[in-house]
Amino acid sequence: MTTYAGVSRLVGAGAVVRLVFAGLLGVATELAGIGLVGTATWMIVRAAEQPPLAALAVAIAAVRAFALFKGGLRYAERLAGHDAVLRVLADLRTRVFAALAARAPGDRSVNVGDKSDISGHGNERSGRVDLGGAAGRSGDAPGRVDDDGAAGPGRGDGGAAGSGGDAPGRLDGDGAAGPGRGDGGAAGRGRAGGDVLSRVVSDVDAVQDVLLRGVLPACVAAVVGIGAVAGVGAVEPLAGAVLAAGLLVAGIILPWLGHVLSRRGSAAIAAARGDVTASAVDVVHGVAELSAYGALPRALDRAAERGGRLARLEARAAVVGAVVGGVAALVPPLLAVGIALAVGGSAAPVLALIALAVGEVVVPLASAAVRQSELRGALARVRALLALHAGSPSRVDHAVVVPDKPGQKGSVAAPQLHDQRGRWGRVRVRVVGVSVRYPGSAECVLEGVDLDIPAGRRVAVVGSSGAGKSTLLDVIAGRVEVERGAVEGFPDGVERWRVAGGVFADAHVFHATVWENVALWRDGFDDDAVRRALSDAGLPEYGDRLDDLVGEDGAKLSGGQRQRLLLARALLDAPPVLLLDEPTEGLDPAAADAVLATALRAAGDRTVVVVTHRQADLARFDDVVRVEAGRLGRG
Ligand SMILES: Nc1ncnc2c1ncn2[C@@H]1O[C@H](COP(=O)(O)OP(=O)(O)OP(=O)(O)O)[C@@H](O)[C@H]1O
Repeated sequence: MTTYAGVSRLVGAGAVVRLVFAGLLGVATELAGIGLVGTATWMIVRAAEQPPLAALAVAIAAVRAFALFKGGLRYAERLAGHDAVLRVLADLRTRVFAALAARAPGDRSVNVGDKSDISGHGNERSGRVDLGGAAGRSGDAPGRVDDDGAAGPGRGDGGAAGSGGDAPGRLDGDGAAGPGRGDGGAAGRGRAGGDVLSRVVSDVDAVQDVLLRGVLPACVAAVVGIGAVAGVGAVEPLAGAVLAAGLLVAGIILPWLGHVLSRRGSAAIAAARGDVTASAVDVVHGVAELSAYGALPRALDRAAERGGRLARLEARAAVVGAVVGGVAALVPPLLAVGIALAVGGSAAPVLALIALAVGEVVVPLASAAVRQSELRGALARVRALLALHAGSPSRVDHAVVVPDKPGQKGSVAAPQLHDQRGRWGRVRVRVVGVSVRYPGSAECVLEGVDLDIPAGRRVAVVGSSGAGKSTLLDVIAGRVEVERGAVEGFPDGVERWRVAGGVFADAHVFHATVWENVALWRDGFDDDAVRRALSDAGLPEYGDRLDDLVGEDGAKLSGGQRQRLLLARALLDAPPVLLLDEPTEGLDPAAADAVLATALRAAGDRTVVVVTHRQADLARFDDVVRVEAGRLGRG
């Protein structure tokens, strides 16, 4: 099978010798077991004829010997098998580590956690490796399916989507392609990679499973089966033929059936597992950000939906495994009965029980084949990763890295904000006698702060580092608990995040696409809205790169691009009180001027509070507030 052909490329010559040795021990173990069953059965049958004890002496000794050998050989086989496989794993881990180390972090064009760069097996030609399971960029073209994948339309529902380079909706390796953006298993455009490290680790560990539960048992079963058919056939040709037929069903047809039935499901499971991990990472890393934008319930729903989908797929796969394994388990007893009926005389029980014992060697292959389908994708990804390192063509089809071109002065279209959250009208914010003390801190970070910000006013907050500026924004947004005082002016019965929000100091960039990072899975935004927000934030060049993955916490973006992406998120649906913590951080002065001007223009008549360290910004504000040592003064 291709799985086993694939694994040979991961195993060195030394390991092959050890594996063959383990396999031979396995064959010897099974033969000892079959010998034990055959001899014991013969002895029982013969004993029924009440022969002299001497006639059974050899058989008695043989039974003892087979029993002892079987136990000892089983132990030696496990030892040799695990030793060989663990050595393979150790070597593989070193090679995978070397492959990863050769790429990261210097090579920003290849990111192991990123489907856009790295896609799956069958794609080594282009040097792409998919470590995530699902691939397929949203697009309108129907997806292409490689041999073990499932594809759906570019846009639709169900399935998992990713981001590919050259073929929309395309599926590589063990991925399932579905919609670019939809309400099924996939989350919007492209997908995050989830916890890539854990996937690399589990992909490499899959080799252990393939060798110990797939390759070795299959080889042992083949040798034992052929040997048993030859041996039984030599004694009784009809029994040999029945045994051969039974072994064909249990050892080849049912495993093949299990593989075929589970192949599609395995691909979907791998994709769904990647989705679940991605959701977990998103929610854990981005909980503050999701809460600030009211996107947490959606993100949790999405995670739950993905979890449910994975559970359903796994349940289905378990049913396939159980049915195939159950049918296979019927083969040995049926074989025994068949041989007993086909063969007469005293040889019948011996041959029947030998067939039973041989059948037991083959039975596990059917369930193993179901599991091997899942592992196949993992092997493909490891192989492709190693191929990259080995100097195979490593052209990156879909690098997100772009030069930082922050200067968009004058090129930005007239700003125009969505007004979904602006329906509460203009808001006057009054911070009244607020003191904040962080848990475990002796000192208050803000002490008796009063600040009145009339509706539509633009206020700059300045002060030295650590003075409490970000904390002041958090107070207004309701993100920190105040020890004393209150923040007034917000409409009753409305969550604070709907009225006051923006870019905070701890803003998180999700390992997702540009589109997802701006829209944050909120409803009601189309591509044009996202493009407008990007443009307002000084990032218009990303308007036609909405599907680009930005890397872990925006690793593929420059500091300035990252900040503007966060600004775009805030501007997409700006609340009546727009809070921006150093929105132009990381930009050169000219670009910072342009971005701030555009953002303020985009804010319209909203109340705006901006934390800044830039003296040059201050002229753009109605008021300047200075925070020093937790107290407020005029700037
Ligand atoms: N979550 C927290 N827990 C404990 N202490 C915190 C926390 N967040 C901030 N602080 C402390 O509160 C003080 C004010 O932090 P804050 O981030 O508000 O300052 P800042 O003026 O925005 O600084 P900067 O200009 O460097 O961003 C600092 O001493 C900081 O260490």
